[in-house]
Amino acid sequence: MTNAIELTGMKKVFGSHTAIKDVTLTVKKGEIFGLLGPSGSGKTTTNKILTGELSATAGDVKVLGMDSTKFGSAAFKSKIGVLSDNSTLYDRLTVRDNLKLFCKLYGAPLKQIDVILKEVNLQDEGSKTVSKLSKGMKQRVLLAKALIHKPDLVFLDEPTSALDPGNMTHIHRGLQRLNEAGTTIFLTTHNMEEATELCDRVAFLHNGELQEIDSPSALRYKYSTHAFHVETVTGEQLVIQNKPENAGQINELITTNQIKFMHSDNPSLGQIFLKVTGKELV
Ligand SMILES: Nc1ncnc2c1ncn2[C@@H]1O[C@H](COP(=O)(O)OP(=O)(O)OP(=O)(O)O)[C@@H](O)[C@H]1O
Repeated sequence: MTNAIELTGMKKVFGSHTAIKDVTLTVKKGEIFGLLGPSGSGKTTTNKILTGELSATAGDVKVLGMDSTKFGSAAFKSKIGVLSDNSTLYDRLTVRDNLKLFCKLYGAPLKQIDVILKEVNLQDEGSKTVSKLSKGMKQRVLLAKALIHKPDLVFLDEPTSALDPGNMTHIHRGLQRLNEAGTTIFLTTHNMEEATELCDRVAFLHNGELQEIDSPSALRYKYSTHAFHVETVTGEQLVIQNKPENAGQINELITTNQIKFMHSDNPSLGQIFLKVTGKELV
């Protein structure tokens, strides 16, 4: 099995509202895959279908080679980790006691607790009661809970939304290490910088439909105008296409010291999303 997730024609209807229209998607084992979309686009619904919390109205859904009838099984649950808006902790217990319970639930060794607390930058907070933690700390305990049993595939719904920049960077490094060790990561986010930095491939979800699927770099290249933007020392603004016939003009600007600033057109994923869907990614 080389694919972690295989979706064919996945659809989800809530009453008269179709939240997911017709999603066909493959996530390879070992990928960090980002599902990007604004609020209400269907990210959480997709996550819930893939983790067995909701069932699809139509289509084929396969996760780790199992179809959705197996999503309630212990075998499935032991192989996936989930951080979602429904993830909870025992507020009156300490961080460590919470993680002990999840170790028991998943049959993970207790020595994993110290390893995972370090990964989420909570090595000094293990004896704190969860109710006394900040929002960002709670989010990191939830992440530790999702990862404690070393799952093959983790679903992370907005994993860093409550984190300060320092902890966000720490978690990003941790997720990259986890991925290098073989874990597939399915990330839903509307944080474009996060997606650009972490994801091997991203998909744009808009009104329950996928619009683009590719690597951040390929998408940025596809939607680039392939031009250099130059501001000269005299304040002139030039736009020069990246073409062999313009090499002489660029060379002349460089050799005569006329360039104050020069950058290539390199659209962000947020700008591309706006171009593709006409909607801001917020
Ligand atoms: N249980 C439900 N009953 C009815 N409608 C729902 C239900 N869950 C989600 N929806 C609708 O489905 C659409 C997609 O919602 P979803 O929560 O998947 O979006 P999202 O992309 O995760 O948004 P956000 O970033 O705000 O969490 C929305 O229009 C939402 O109102």
